Amino acid sequence: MSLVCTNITFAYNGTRVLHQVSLDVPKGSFCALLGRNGSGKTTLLHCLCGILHPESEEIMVDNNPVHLVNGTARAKCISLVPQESDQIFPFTVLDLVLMGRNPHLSGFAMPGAEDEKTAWQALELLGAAHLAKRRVNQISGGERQLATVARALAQQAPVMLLDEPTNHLDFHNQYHLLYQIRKLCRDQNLTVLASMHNPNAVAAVADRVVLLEAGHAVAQGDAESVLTQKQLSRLYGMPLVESRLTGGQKHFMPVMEFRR
Ligand SMILES: Nc1ncnc2c1ncn2[C@@H]1O[C@H](COP(=O)(O)OP(=O)(O)OP(=O)(O)O)[C@@H](O)[C@H]1O
Repeated sequence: MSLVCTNITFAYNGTRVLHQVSLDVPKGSFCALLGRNGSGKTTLLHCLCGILHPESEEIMVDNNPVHLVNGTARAKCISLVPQESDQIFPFTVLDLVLMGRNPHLSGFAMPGAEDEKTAWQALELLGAAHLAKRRVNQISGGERQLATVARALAQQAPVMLLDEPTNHLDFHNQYHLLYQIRKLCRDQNLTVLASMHNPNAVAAVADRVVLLEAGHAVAQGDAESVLTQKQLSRLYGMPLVESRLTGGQKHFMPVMEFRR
């Protein structure tokens, strides 16, 4: 399902941090959201999934107005991987991932065998099944990140929002996670909007890119045309060089003199 939002405006205590942000993520595409610290990426993702309530908004998932619904109905359409783990109780990893199934359970029903199967599949996809019986307060930051992503996968919403999903992950797991998510876009039409900080990882996986500058969406479109030396140098306020790797993928490096 596609994700389209129009004119999202949001203020914290009267200070506007999002200014009429509109974006369009086609069904089955991986869209990266890039911007400097404090540019409004998390705020935008929280507006889209209903944690925050903008002054004005129109959010459509496959032409359905999800800004008019909250709670379970919204969670069936949109999942979120938060920037930091939001879990403070010592659940097992499997219990945490099973929480992703809550929107699909009626009343006080407990997860059943099918829910367990879905949770295990999510963990296996991320190479994290070995963590299932461990407690979330007794595993590493990266392991907890994998569990949090698995919970969102188990939610099986057609649109997934990820807030810096590679936080805490080692080099292998960063790319394994991103490639698995991109594969879900291709194979299962998952629609993804992910805030990311590394333009080279974005170049490796994203179909589309949105650049956010001080709460304004200043550029968006297909990754090839938006990810350019000129745009990124302006966004990050530093000189960059752009090159191509053997496979044709773009690669960016800062031009900086570091003191040794
Ligand atoms: N709870 C809050 N109350 C007041 N201001 C906030 C709050 N949360 C964020 N802000 C401010 O809103 C702006 C956008 O913050 P946001 O967290 O959305 O940025 P971000 O792009 O996700 O940043 P980062 O890359 O550092 O995670 C910033 O100026 C930030 O200081």
